Amino acid sequence: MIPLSDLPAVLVEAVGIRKTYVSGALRVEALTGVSLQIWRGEVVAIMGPSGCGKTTLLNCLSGLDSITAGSIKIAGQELHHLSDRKLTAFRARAMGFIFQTYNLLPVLNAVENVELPLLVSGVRPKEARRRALACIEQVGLAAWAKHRPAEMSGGQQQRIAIARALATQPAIVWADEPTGALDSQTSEDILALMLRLNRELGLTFVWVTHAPDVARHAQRLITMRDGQIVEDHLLAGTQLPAAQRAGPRGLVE
Ligand SMILES: Nc1ncnc2c1ncn2[C@@H]1O[C@H](COP(=O)(O)OP(=O)(O)OP(=O)(O)O)[C@@H](O)[C@H]1O
Repeated sequence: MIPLSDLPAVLVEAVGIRKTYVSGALRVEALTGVSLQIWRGEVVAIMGPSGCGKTTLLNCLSGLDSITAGSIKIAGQELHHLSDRKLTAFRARAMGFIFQTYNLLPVLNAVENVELPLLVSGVRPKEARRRALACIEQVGLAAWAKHRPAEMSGGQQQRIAIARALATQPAIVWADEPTGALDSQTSEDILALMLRLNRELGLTFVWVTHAPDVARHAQRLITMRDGQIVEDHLLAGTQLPAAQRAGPRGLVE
């Protein structure tokens, strides 16, 4: 994987994205022209009322879903020009995913869950195990490496899911309602963990959330309505990530 410091300053560049779902005679214009840039090292929250297109935007930006029009570049790579096989490989290598319901495989223990994306990316089993254990340590659950998800609390499962998202040293981590299933204290702990990983590793996070209490921890808040971005601003007290301060070509402007 490209070292984080070698990634372009503008990590996500989306221009004029439209997404129309068609089923039978029904057409839903879920995204009606979204353009945005996300900078290396940012923590971005996307909020907005139910049905405004937050999850659709996340799924399109991360290549999980196709787009009807527009263009999306991640770390300089035009996503929707890739074949399905190359897109899957690119997503596995360059992106981490965190879901509301953790999405751990129940038959695998914690370390097996975390090493899975590494094995899929072609890392040798011994190295995959070493890196998976290091990631589990990073989220403070070394003692739980051999436990299965059913033996863990929701907060512990989400920590393991975060370790899994980190394992491939991705350029960006997408999180859809990452604390939606957790009580407020556990939710704060999970947010603090992601913010620490942002500070210490320079990891870029994008959170989709309903909750103002989650969004206020981000550095930047994007608000959507009816398939569009209606507001996009830095939150009070935010220091711009170094990449953004330095400008798109890495030069101080
Ligand atoms: N697979 C699909 N087929 C048809 N319509 C869809 C599909 N997925 C989403 N939609 C529609 O697209 C619009 C945007 O949905 P989306 O899930 O992105 O909104 P959201 O802001 O994430 O909502 P919520 O906060 O309730 O999760 C909605 O009108 C939804 O019904």
